[in-house]
Amino acid sequence: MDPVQQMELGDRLMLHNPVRITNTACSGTCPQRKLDILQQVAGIGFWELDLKTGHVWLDGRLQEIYGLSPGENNLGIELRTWRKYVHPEDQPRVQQGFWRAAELALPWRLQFRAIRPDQQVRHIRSEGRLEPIPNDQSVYFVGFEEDVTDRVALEQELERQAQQDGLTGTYNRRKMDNLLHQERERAIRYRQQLTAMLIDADGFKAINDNYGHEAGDELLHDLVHCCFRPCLRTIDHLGRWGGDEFLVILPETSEEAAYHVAERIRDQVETLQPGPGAITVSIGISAYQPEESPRDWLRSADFALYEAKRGGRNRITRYRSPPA
Ligand SMILES: Nc1nc2c(ncn2[C@@H]2O[C@H](COP(=O)(O)OP(=O)(O)OP(=O)(O)O)[C@@H](O)[C@H]2O)c(=O)[nH]1
Repeated sequence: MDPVQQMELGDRLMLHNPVRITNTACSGTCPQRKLDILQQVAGIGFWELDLKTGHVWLDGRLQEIYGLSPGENNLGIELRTWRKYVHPEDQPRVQQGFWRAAELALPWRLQFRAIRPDQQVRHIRSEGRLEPIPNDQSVYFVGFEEDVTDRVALEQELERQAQQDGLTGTYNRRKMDNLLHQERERAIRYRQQLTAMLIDADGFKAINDNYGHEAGDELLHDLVHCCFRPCLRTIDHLGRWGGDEFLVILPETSEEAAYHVAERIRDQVETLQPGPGAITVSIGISAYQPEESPRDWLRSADFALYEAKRGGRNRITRYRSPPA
């Protein structure tokens, strides 16, 4: 665009723009207008808290984010009324963060969930700082807030995908590896029993060879959703360890209790009919032993699985350490 065209475009836009800026102290757009534009484009709203009276003011954008009707907060609300909008699980963190920032005159920076009057939960990023007003006895906390609900949802979805096996929807190997470490730490700390189970489909290669890879995929999916999941509690972790092998971590579970779960799974798999053939699974069980590393613990489960295969398949074997 040449300079003449640019000026013409500028003139045309000015004719359509009802806000004509005449402040001679400004070059082009005045600071207030720039601020308004910034606020609209970024979707942020401003708040102000009078620390002396405990009154909070939310601007129009924030009233919208909090689901208040327009003008509802024009006169300000009590700090404790605002707190009612904060999700109960986030309240201790918000309260602690707030008093810390106020007492130590630190910048306030926090993300929390707000529950709107219509019960919608919004994720809010809030930032602010103390702002003494000259010639005024009050001290204000002033800041802005942004509705980051969509961003949080996207991050959660990406995280879910990063830890999931695409075919079966179970956790992937990396996530299970983390869980092995986490659950081991927890079991040690709270002196709880913990058991791992490796489940491997028997003769799965033949299923692929005879009925095709797609049928094999479908079978893996059905094993998970029709046989494994229904036999597990919500606190158990199920993941695809590789190929046709699955790992289950059973927190707060003895070897004996895990054996019963394995029996239910094995029975359930026998009822599944993939095409004209039948499928079975072999299962190796290993109870976590104090001082054992996650690697050794899993190696024991793998050894038990190997024994189950060697013993003729379609069976469950518990790990027994070799006599010293
Ligand atoms: N359809 C399908 N097949 C897979 C997938 N991942 C691995 N496999 C196949 O699973 C089969 C596993 O074969 P093996 O390890 O020999 O095990 P098996 O035939 O079940 O034999 P046993 O375990 O000894 O009873 C291989 O043919 C792999 O190609 C997958 O995502 N989809």
